[in-house]
Amino acid sequence: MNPVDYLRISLIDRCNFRCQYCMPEGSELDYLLREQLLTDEELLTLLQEVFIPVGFTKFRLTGGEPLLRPGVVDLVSAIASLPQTQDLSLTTNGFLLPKMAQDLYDAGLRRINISLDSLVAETFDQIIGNRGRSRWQEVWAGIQAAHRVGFDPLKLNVVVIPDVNEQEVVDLAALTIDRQWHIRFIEFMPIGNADMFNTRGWVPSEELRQRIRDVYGLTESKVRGNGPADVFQIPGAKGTLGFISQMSECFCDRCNRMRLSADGWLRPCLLNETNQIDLKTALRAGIAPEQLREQVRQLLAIKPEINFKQRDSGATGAYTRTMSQIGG
Ligand SMILES: Nc1nc2c(ncn2[C@@H]2O[C@H](COP(=O)(O)OP(=O)(O)OP(=O)(O)O)[C@@H](O)[C@H]2O)c(=O)[nH]1
Ligand SMILES: C[S@@+](CC[C@H](N)C(=O)[O-])C[C@H]1O[C@@H](n2cnc3c(N)ncnc32)[C@H](O)[C@@H]1O
Ligand code: SF4
Ligand code: SF4
Repeated sequence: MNPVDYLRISLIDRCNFRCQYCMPEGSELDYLLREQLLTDEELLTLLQEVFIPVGFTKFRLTGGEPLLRPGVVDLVSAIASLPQTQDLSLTTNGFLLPKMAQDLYDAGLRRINISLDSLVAETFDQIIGNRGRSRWQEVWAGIQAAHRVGFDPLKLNVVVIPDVNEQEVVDLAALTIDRQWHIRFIEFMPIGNADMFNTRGWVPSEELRQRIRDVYGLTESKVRGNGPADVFQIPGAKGTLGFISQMSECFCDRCNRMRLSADGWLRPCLLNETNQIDLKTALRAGIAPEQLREQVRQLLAIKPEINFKQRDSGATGAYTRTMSQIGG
């Protein structure tokens, strides 16, 4: 069985973007109130007294948009300085990076994944719901800032949407030729906007690989990630191409992760909502860390049974929490 040592931590459920596939404009979300969020202190207690003792050593901060969390730089610093933290990373839409990249790096963050669905400002703005103001330039500047500051690896996430940005896949892949960036193409999953999924669906990764192969050639990379991406490379390129193919392929047999929501629910699988544990309520009720550790250990033991197994039917499309609430 794969060791489960990677925790994705959602810091906040709010976001300054409204990506069509995640939290489309007009979708009525009930945001968490501030008192419902785990405080920094509670989060650090859970990490030190529950998650680290049961074997978690890799942490990813996500959201919503994690850079909107008040005090995020101090929180990064606190998690980075825990002696047991082997890997700390963050997934962001990049909008606030021009201002924050240096502080995050100085706080101890070394690895960052930034979402960039298009190289064309109009397409990008259409996908992220620009509310009358283009955001592409700021995000591009955020990527440059992250590069300049020294984040390595620097990964760019592209959710591929048929007829919207799929025609840009070869251009996006070409970014890796002379930059040491890692572009990952993600198959759209039906959490967040199931309606859009029904009408547009996803493009199988192998089809995207063939398009890139036809133009540049493609080899399977020697670099193996510790996540869901299958890694390839344009021959001679500095960076790599990752394919996250939840809909057409299946990587659940190598699943190494669980998720903690901003309000303290531990979720053993992204695509299966069963067996979640409310750690925040337990912590606030004064339940001893030893008991919480025992609950998490039990969940780890049954995780292989919970892991998503309906690959033939795809995801169910009926989820009570959206991607922005889970953290992806
Ligand atoms: N189905 C599924 N999708 C995942 C899982 N982990 C991440 N993803 C998806 O992969 C995409 C990119 O996620 P990131 O936040 O960049 O994290 P990652 O690819 O796991 O990160 P690395 O640690 O850098 O490999 C998002 O759309 C996630 O929803 C997973 O365990 N299962
Ligand atoms: C939920 S976001 C949170 C972090 C940050 N706001 C961002 O966009 O990078 C994490 C990742 O999930 C991806 N994502 C969101 N909704 C998705 C969906 N329905 N299918 C596949 N990926 C999705 C995003 O593109 C992003 O790479
Ligand atoms: S994908 Fe990220 S940036 Fe886009 S709406 Fe969801 S949380 Fe916000
Ligand atoms: S769908 Fe569930 S089991 Fe499969 S990789 Fe994602 S979190 Fe793990």
